[in-house]
Amino acid sequence: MGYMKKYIKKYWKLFLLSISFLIIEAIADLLQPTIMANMVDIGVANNDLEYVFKAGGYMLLITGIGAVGAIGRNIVSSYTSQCFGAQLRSDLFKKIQYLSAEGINNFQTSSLITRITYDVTQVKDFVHRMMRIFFKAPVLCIGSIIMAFYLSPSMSLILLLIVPIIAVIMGINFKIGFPYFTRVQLAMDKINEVMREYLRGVRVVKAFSRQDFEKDRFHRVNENLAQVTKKAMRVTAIFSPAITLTVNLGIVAILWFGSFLIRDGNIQVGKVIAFINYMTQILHSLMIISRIINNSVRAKASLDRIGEVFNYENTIKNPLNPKIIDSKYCKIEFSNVSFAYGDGELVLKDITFSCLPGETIGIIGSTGAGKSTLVNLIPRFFDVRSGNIRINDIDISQLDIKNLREKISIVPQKALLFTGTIYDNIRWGKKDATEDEIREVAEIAQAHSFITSFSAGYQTVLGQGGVNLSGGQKQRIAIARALLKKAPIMILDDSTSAVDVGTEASIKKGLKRFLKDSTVIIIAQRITSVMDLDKIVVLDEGEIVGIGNHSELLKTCLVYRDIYRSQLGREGDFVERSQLCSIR
Ligand SMILES: Nc1ncnc2c1ncn2[C@@H]1O[C@H](COP(=O)(O)OP(=O)(O)OP(=O)(O)O)[C@@H](O)[C@H]1O
Repeated sequence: MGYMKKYIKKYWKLFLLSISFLIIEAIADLLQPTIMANMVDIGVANNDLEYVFKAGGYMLLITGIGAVGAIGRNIVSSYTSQCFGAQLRSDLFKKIQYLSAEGINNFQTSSLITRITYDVTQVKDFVHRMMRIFFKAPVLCIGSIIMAFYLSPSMSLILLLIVPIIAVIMGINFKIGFPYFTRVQLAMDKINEVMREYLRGVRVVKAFSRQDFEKDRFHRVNENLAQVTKKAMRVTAIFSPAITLTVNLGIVAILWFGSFLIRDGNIQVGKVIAFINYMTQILHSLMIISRIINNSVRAKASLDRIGEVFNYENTIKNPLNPKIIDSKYCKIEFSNVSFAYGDGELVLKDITFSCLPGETIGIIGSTGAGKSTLVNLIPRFFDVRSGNIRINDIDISQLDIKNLREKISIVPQKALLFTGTIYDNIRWGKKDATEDEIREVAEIAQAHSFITSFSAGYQTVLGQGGVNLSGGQKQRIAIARALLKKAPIMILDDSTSAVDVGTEASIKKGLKRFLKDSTVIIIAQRITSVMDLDKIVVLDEGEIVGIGNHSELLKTCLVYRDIYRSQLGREGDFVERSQLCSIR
């Protein structure tokens, strides 16, 4: 919870202002029963109307002051908690942005969403309530005890018995409740996860008519959330009535004991009424305190979960004295690189190859061979386990991460588009790009013609994730965006898989011209996507089993020959190298 220091430092003055308003309000509440007791015992008992009016006037004045306190406390507490909530959310978002891919893997996307929405709201609401009522409760409780002692020290002995019993009940409540509310949050994560997966795969679910399966899956996690919430509520539900019962027993004891005192002339009726008023205020504030404890249990669980993200140490860090690449030519060298995700088995083993500026290199292999993993190591989304990757002879772990990533443009396997116009989606690659630049890259990516066929052209608005485009169209816009960056290293991760062979060849031809000095890596499943490249790396189960050009590999690499035969088969007889659009 150390991360809260920052917010305490920023908001403590407003917090104190709100608490000051709240104390004014509490003092007004505390004075009322004593004034009323005097009104009864002095004014009413002696038929002194003047005293009754005077005391009534005081009561009105104090109520007015209390109302001013309440208004002030409402305004300040709402303002402060909203500012605090917005800042906490924004800081958490920033932290999530800088989480390494490994960090995102560890937390899971759905859990991060719950933390930035539900958990932040819990904490913000807790702070709001704390300023609105939570602080008032202890002030009222302690104030009422003091006033009660002032009215009748002998009757106050009953309080000395009641208050510790209630303190113990509340302590047990906190201890038992905390683990239950942590479980509620975990169940909430599961709901988010299932919902996200369903919404992402809604078409697949419909195509396979798996609605019932998904309904069951949702029902299970929903039921689990309901169960754990019920359990948490059940456990904590015992405590509030237990406190009420204890306080009510105290009130009965006061009435009983008070009646003896009145009979013996040791106390007046007004004072007993005021004492019961204070007792009721104590009950009310203890009820609020028990609610505070329930709330604080949830808020603490949320605070801890937010804290886990803030405290997560990225394993991928900038070096102490980072080096910078300032050349527009980048030579990439992999030397004996091995890699595994987490504690899993090695998915890349002893990878050694290089790629020179101006060279285009293809990576091919069966699914799960490790192709995407291999290119994800270049921008340091993950760090190598052993071996090293060098760019222009500098180990990438020595490079400034921002500078390194600026040198790389990547088109991921799944084209990622944002809600907004096509123009904005392409311009995302370079925010100060001109219209001509955007049109040029769209032409190279073979996107210009289909964009202009839309009535709104480049201003066509895309739905979430580009739902109103075909798979191939999305890929071409993603390629245009990556081209706009004109980075020295360009990585295309199977990003033309939904584009036909002819269009793909035109894209590669334009790309080679546009990025003539760049080092280009093309991952592909289709052999036709790479067979005309300068160099092809063949991956199989995380190992390089062949490097060379198409004809060399056909002679030397069994895996490559198998891929060639299985994909082109008979067509291989007539798909000649000369027929494919050469990009050299
Ligand atoms: N984020 C991840 N966490 C854990 N394991 C992963 C992760 N991503 C990939 N893997 C595993 O690493 C191995 C290589 O995966 P990778 O995605 O690199 O293969 P690929 O050759 O690109 O496959 P494809 O052609 O199907 O995209 C697979 O066994 C996969 O299960």
